[in-house]
Amino acid sequence: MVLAELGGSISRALQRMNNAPTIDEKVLGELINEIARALLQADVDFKVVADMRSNIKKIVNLDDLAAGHNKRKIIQQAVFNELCKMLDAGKPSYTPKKGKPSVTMFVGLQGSCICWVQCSGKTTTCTKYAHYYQKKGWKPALVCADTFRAGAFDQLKQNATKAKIPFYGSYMESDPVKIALEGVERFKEENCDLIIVDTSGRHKQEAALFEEMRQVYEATKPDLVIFVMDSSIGQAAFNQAQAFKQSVSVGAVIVTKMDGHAKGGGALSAVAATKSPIIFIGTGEHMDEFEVFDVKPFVSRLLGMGDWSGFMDKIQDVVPMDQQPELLQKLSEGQFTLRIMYEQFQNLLKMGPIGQVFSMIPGFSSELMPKGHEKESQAKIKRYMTMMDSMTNEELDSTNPKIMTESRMMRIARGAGRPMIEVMDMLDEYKRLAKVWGKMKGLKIPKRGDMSALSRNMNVQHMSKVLPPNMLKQIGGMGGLQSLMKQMGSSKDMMGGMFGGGGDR
Ligand SMILES: Nc1nc2c(ncn2[C@@H]2O[C@H](COP(=O)(O)OP(=O)(O)OP(=O)(O)O)[C@@H](O)[C@H]2O)c(=O)[nH]1
Repeated sequence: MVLAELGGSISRALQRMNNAPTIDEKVLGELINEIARALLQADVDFKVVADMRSNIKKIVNLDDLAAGHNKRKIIQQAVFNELCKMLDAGKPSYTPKKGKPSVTMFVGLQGSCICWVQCSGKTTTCTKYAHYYQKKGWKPALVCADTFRAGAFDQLKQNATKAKIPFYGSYMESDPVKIALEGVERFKEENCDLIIVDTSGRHKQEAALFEEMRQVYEATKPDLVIFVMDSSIGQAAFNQAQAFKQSVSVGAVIVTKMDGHAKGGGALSAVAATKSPIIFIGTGEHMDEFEVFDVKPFVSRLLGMGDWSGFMDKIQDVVPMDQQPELLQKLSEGQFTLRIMYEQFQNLLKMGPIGQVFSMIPGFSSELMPKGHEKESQAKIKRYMTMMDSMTNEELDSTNPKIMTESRMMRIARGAGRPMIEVMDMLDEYKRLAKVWGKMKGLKIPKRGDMSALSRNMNVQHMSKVLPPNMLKQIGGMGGLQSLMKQMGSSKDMMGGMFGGGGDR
């Protein structure tokens, strides 16, 4: 989970405030101090923290609040809004359009002194960016114009080949402008609609680096310039982002290594202060550990309130269209079978890192899914699927729990090469999920493809029956669920998103 330490500290401080018998100046003061401490520990600039403190005190003027006001809710909302304000750098003025050829230039400033050069992660991030859009139907291509760093082309080539993305570079040519131009021309001829140019991140002198960047910029006339920075530099990101903002007109920022560094909060707030829009964050080495940076869902996940829209977006990416109507039909008849569980496990594994997905589900906060457990959860799901591969169709499609006799379980254990106890664990997990999803029985199923009708039926009552009680409690009961669904807004077709139907993202 990104910024787990910061998020955990703030949500625990809010929890303590919620548990206080009365809300007075002392309780409010303690809350603000704890949040300020957590932000300073995350390397957020002192002045930004001071502004946040005074803003919250201004908004939550306890004396003015008439009796009966839900002070807890007002304070929680004020903290949420101030965190969003701190991290919101606005939206980039340019986003690629599918089918319309565009050039995106990646730059990074690792500084001239080789001793403190950080690997910003730019070369890896170029491929993550291409891969993200490829999954959404774009035709990306990668051009390696980094002729300074030995091995840059090999690395880009390796990443691009793994992601099945066309690439262009040269071992012979040392002029980055020439390579960039040739690559862009070639991929325009091949009708690629997202041409990504990776430039040198390092140089002996910073002036040479800037000059090279300017020449490549003039030659390729990019529609967007993306500045990649490593979150570990914390609030020092301000100067770099400021310099970048002043040197290019159409810019955006990607902050990498948000998974590994406690100073990520400082980096994000520093970039936001320069009003350079942050569009993605890197959250690991894996190609899929790359997330759109949307402030509200990000802060919502930071505080353990989840991010349904991001989760639905993920589901929409992976639940095949042809699976939905049949799946919905079965769920509406209360038929949650082992085969359905198997198919949903397959989809879940396609969504990318489990932690990333779970952190989007309300209640699945970082404490419930610490970093180490993600790999373990992933491995457990794969073991469950191996056991289900040893089941007969009758066993997979039956909803009669009595069908699973001891001899069948022994056969499955032998077939999967797993101990009997694990088969029993898997069946217990199935029964738990069947109980949760069984509550969707009676849902009115829209005609094929019209998922928006479903989300109109899926009101708070339905959702509260589907969510496990502890999760419902974590998001603040029915009230919390109500405000969470309001956050989704009517344009977010929640259940439609879950089953790949309507709604916009
Ligand atoms: N944990 C983590 N590692 C990352 C992330 N992004 C990149 N990396 C790793 O950081 C290391 C350096 O990444 P590169 O892409 O090689 O960075 P670089 O090429 O040195 O950067 P430039 O020289 O500016 O091109 C690699 O091992 C990447 O896998 C991230 O978000 N999280």
